[in-house]
Amino acid sequence: MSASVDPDRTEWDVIVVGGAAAGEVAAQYATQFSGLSAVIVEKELVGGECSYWACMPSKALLRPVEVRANAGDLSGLGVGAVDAAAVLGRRDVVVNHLDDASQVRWALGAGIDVVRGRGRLDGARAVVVTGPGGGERRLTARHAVVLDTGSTPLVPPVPGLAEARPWTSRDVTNLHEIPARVVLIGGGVVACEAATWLRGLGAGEVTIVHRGSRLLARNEPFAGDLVADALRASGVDVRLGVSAVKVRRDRVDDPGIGHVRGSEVTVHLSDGGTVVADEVVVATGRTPNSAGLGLESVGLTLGPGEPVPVDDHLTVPGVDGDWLYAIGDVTGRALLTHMGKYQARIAGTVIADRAAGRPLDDGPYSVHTDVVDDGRVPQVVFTDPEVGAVGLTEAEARDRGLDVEVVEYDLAQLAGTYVLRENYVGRAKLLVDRSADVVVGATFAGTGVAELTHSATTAVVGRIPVPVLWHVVPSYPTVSEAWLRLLETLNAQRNAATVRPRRG
Ligand SMILES: Cc1cc2nc3c(=O)[nH]c(=O)nc-3n(C[C@H](O)[C@H](O)[C@H](O)COP(=O)(O)OP(=O)(O)OC[C@H]3O[C@@H](n4cnc5c(N)ncnc54)[C@H](O)[C@@H]3O)c2cc1C
Ligand SMILES: NC(=O)c1ccc[n+]([C@@H]2O[C@H](COP(=O)([O-])OP(=O)(O)OC[C@H]3O[C@@H](n4cnc5c(N)ncnc54)[C@H](O)[C@@H]3O)[C@@H](O)[C@H]2O)c1
Repeated sequence: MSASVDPDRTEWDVIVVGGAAAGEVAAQYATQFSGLSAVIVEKELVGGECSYWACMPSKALLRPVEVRANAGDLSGLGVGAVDAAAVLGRRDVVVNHLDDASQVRWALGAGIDVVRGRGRLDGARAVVVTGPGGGERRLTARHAVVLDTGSTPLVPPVPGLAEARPWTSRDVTNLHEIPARVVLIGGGVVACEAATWLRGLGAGEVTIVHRGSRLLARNEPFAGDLVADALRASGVDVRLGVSAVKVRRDRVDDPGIGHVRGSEVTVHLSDGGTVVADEVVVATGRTPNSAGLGLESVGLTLGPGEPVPVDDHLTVPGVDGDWLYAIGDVTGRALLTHMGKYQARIAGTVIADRAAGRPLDDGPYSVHTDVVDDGRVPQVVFTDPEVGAVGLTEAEARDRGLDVEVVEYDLAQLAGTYVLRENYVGRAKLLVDRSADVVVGATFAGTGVAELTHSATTAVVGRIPVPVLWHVVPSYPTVSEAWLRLLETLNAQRNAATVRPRRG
């Protein structure tokens, strides 16, 4: 759909380059109560990576696999095979068949204009847009330009890998056929989630090749271990501590996104082994889309793949007049949709208030300041078991010099998990900063922990003291009882440290 916007208009109060969810939110927050005008410049689909090629399709693929695994672990439920074609069909509905009409309608309905094309800065408050037909149009902003250009999958320089035209996250989320044999390179979130749905949807041989010693290395070690155990139990070959050193594919085709791209692929490994598969998926992280944005026209020079730097008002430092902002993956802060949208709420509010000449609030929980990106970020990994985490890991806390008490609990001991599935496996870990007696990190792995993550986020961001958490009563029987058991374990640890042996 082409956005309906006056083709001769050249000036708005706010220009947002990149129309992903975060960009939409920034435009909304900048304009909704301020009377400011805004335009979104988008080169592909309004809604961005998350809506079409990342969060939404991946969760649409994972949910049936998860439900089936849960049902298979409960007496009384007959579980049939997954109908992969139906699951892919539902995924297509979830991604709106790669049509952004509804998102454009939302923007226009909110009074936000949309211009199709690739934007780049061209001096102070100016953006040149190269349209789909190649023509250029120069737009100017009275108050602010926001960069929300996201990130792109990184393909490491393994000989033969790029030439093999590997699948990236875009293919594996938008797959149209299930390759019989798949090898995934990488051991992070994309590799673990994608291996879960590929195997769950019927791929016969799924292999993860990961150079590190643990999956999900940004999380507490037990989380990656539990996910590796579960993937192996489901039939995934998880190879740790090995790297892909060479890739060979004799014939490369171009059948389109999500289709197998040619003849079989041989991945040669650092341990001398090989994996032969019908498709190879690269899941080795992402590069911020900061190149080609014209940053040099406003005096900024970035190295290749460097994120756009921002301060805690999401303003790009070193640009006169505080008019340039960046949000989302392009800042390199936290590559998560909810974090990009959080940053967008802050940037939009800062833009509106600066435009009105109002001073920024410098209080500890100011609407103008990002307080979460520094060590309080929540994330859910939708594997089976799920991993929900917020704040610091133990290693990160110790690196910061914090004196933390560590509490762990086996989630299988809870009444709430006993009724959830029959062979429940799960674990929780809490880190308590001893000096302030507040939780600074929490990690849960197990079925049903995704929704538990928000209570942990409340505790960590709100710095709720442990004595107050004692009065936050979890309902029985739910997975939230993890909180009570963790606090009881903490209490027992503290008493064990202070109690004197009874005299006989
Ligand atoms: C497989 C996968 C699953 C994921 N699952 C989750 C999840 O469950 N939860 C979660 O929180 N996060 C998830 N993520 C991460 C999430 O997708 C990203 O953090 C999020 O999409 C980043 O949003 P963004 O606003 O930074 O930009 P993006 O979504 O990357 O979008 C950037 C937009 O800018 C446009 N653009 C770029 N350059 C220009 C230009 N010069 N001019 C005009 N337009 C431009 C692009 O076309 C695009 O529409 C997942 C990622 C992947 C890969
Ligand atoms: N549920 C979610 O929230 C969700 C789901 C998917 C992706 N995401 C986000 O998307 C981003 C990208 O995910 P990802 O899994 O690609 O990245 P990641 O950073 O989670 O993992 C990258 C993996 O690739 C490995 N790697 C990096 N460079 C390599 C190289 N040169 N050779 C071999 N291995 C290499 C790393 O060791 C790591 O295991 C993440 O930051 C993640 O937060 C989030």
